[in-house]
Amino acid sequence: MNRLEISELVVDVPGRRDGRPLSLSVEPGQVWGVLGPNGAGKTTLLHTLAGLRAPRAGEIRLDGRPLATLKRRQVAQHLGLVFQERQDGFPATVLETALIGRHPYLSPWRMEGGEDLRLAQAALERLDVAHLADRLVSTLSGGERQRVAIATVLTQAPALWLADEPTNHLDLHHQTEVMALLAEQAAEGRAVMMCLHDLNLASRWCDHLLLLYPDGEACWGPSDALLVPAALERLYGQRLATAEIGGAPVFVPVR
Ligand SMILES: Nc1ncnc2c1ncn2[C@@H]1O[C@H](COP(=O)(O)OP(=O)(O)OP(=O)(O)O)[C@@H](O)[C@H]1O
Repeated sequence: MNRLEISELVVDVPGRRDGRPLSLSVEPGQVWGVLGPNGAGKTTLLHTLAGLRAPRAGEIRLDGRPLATLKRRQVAQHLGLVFQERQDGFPATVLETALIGRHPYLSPWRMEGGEDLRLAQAALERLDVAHLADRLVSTLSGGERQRVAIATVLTQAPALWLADEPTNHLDLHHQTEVMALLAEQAAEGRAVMMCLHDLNLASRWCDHLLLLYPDGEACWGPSDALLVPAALERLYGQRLATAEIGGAPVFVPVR
C-alpha cells in the first residue's frame, strides 16, 4: 500500500478561504518536495494526508482505499510521519523511542521481539545515533533528536513516508545522509513526500514538487518544470540568483 492519491483535496487551513483543490498521485519510487513560505499550509497538508486532520473537501486514498475508512493501525502499518515538532511526553531512551516504530505491528500488550529490536538497532545505526541508544531522548541535542525521530519512522518501515522538514536541526553531513536515505527508500519502491525550506535540497533530491502559495494557490509536477526562478521568486517573494552545479540548479537569495 504505497500509492497516495489525492483528489480535489482542499486542506482546511484555519482562517483561509478555499484554495486550489489538489489532485495528484504520489507513486512508488517518487520523491515529492512540498515548498512554500511560512504559513502556506505545508504542515497542515502533511497532517491531513496522514489522516490527523479532516480535509475541507476532497478525498485521500492509500492504494485505492479511502484513508478515512482505514483504521489508525492499518494507516500506521503503511504510512510514517516525521513531525516537524515533537514533545517528549514521558522519559524514554533512544532505543525505546525507536521501538515505538514497531507498535503498529504488535498486538496490545505484546512486547517487542528480537526482530523488532534488530530493526530498531539497524535504524539507529543508519541514522548515526546507535551510540546514544541508552540515553534519555530529553538529553539529546536538536539534531540528535531529529535523527532519532527519523530512525523511529525507519523502524516503522512504512511504504509511504511523509516528512515535515526532515533536515531540521541537521548539520550538512547529516542533511545529506537523511536526503540520501529518503531517496534510497524511494529507489526501493516506497513513496516519499516531504516539506522543505531548502530549495537546493529540493533541486538535488526531489523528482516532483508541489508549490503552495499563502493564498491557497498551488501548482505541482515534475521538478524540472517547476524549478524556474520566476515561479520560485513569486512563491517566496524573494529575488534569487541561479547557477548550475553538477547539472542541477542552485538558488541563492539576493537582496
Ligand atoms: N490550530 C490552529 N489554529 C489557528 N491557526 C492555525 C492552526 N494550525 C495552523 N494554523 C495556521 O494555518 C496556517 C498554516 O500553517 P502550517 O503550519 O500548515 O504552515 P507551514 O506552511 O507548515 O509553515 P512553516 O513553513 O512556518 O512551517 C498558518 O497561518 C498557521 O498559523
